[in-house]
Amino acid sequence: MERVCVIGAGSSGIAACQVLSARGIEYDCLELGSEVGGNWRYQNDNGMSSAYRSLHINTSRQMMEFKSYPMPSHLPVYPSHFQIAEYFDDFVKHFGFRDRIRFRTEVVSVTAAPGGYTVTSRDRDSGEETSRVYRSVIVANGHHWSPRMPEPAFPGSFDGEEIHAHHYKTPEPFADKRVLVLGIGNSACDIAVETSRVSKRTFLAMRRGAHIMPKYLFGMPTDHLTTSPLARFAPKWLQTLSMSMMLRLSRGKLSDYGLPEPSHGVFSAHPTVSDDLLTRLGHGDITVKPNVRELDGSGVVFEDGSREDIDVIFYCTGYKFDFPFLDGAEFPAVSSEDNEVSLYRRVVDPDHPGLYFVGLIQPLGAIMPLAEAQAEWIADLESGRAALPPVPEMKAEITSYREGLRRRYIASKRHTVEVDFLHYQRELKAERKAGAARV
Ligand SMILES: NC(=O)C1=CN([C@@H]2O[C@H](COP(=O)(O)OP(=O)(O)OC[C@H]3O[C@@H](n4cnc5c(N)ncnc54)[C@H](OP(=O)(O)O)[C@@H]3O)[C@@H](O)[C@H]2O)C=CC1
Repeated sequence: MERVCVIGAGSSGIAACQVLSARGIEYDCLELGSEVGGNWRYQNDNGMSSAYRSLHINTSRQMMEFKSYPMPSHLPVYPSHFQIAEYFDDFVKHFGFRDRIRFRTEVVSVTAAPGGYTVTSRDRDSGEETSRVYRSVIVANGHHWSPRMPEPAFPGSFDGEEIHAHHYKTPEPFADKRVLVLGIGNSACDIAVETSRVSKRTFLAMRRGAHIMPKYLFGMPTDHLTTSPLARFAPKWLQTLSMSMMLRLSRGKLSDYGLPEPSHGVFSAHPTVSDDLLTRLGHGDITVKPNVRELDGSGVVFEDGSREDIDVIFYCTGYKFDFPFLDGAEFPAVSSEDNEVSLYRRVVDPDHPGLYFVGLIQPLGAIMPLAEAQAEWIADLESGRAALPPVPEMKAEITSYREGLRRRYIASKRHTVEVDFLHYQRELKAERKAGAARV
């Protein structure tokens, strides 16, 4: 019973496997699909990838690469999902732990057991169930795969097709259709841009405005600016002011493109990154609408009272955090319907020693190197190099993190696990140091 179980072999799961391997900690990794890569494996046969055919990451290669294995320099600054999946394959091959991953294995339950956790899994091919007790469990099953539809549902009924962004793959099936895309996150912008090239009309409806960030500013990948020395040392208000000014200088006012001006600051919402949206709006190929008021048979009525005939609605309304193998009553820390999470430093469930979550964060930046840093801390804890603070202290940290979120971000189910890339890296480093001093 000295092993750790890693659930999922997506980007966070393989980051954890690599660190455990390097630190000599025995583990098994269980993966539902036939390949590594999770969300970044297009048409992943685990059914959990939300990648569409044209997807490119919206953080730069230098921001997303694992620190232990830089991305090859021949890759573009913003690689495609094909290139990212290949990079993950190479990562696993390079560190030689593919044989530690049990593919096509579904975790059906994790329950507390004396000294650890019983993990029950099912072989997808034989249907055979196996239970094994592990000392610790690292959950890395991703948080962008379980579709969240509008809540409450819009009144009325709709005769056309309703599709969540998770299921969108290519624009061709929507040629000559009247398409409505709902939301103003990254999925909504990408899907509206794509469908607008083939559709009869594309409408983009949103309940609030968003700051649209370009992929490049002044010839530099935008996230190189957000990790620049200014971002490292300047207070948040100064970063906000300078980014707002740079956006204003480079692309003018959003209302000039027909978008609502956001009423929140530029770092008060998860960034929406799109180079194409403003151009498509300028071409008149996307029409902006306010939120949906009601579904109306062959069309939709919007909050401004206008009505449009619509054939297809894309709900780009985000994702639910979903751990189908954890019973909500036993693990309330991650079982809120509203994506609220109660984890010490976004990783540790204070009430369940040895239960960790990797990659359950939404950075201004990329998850991968942060998942790697989280795994290093977990490895410290597992190898006895570091210890956790007392439970009340962990709970106080969770409360203060939540208060910080409430102060900074607009209230939305998409803003419950936000972290600043640099700040969170520093936080984990400090925690590892403090943890070592507690031993
Ligand atoms: N190229 C890339 O790297 C891509 C990355 N992503 C990432 O995937 C994650 C998920 O993105 P995405 O799928 O866009 O989801 P998000 O959760 O980021 O965005 C959801 C959008 O839907 C809106 N919304 C939710 N409920 C309603 C409702 N009832 N009525 C109207 N609007 C509603 C939200 O508004 P509100 O803010 O008001 O809640 C928000 O605009 C993000 O981390 C994103 O960055 C996604 C696509 C591409």
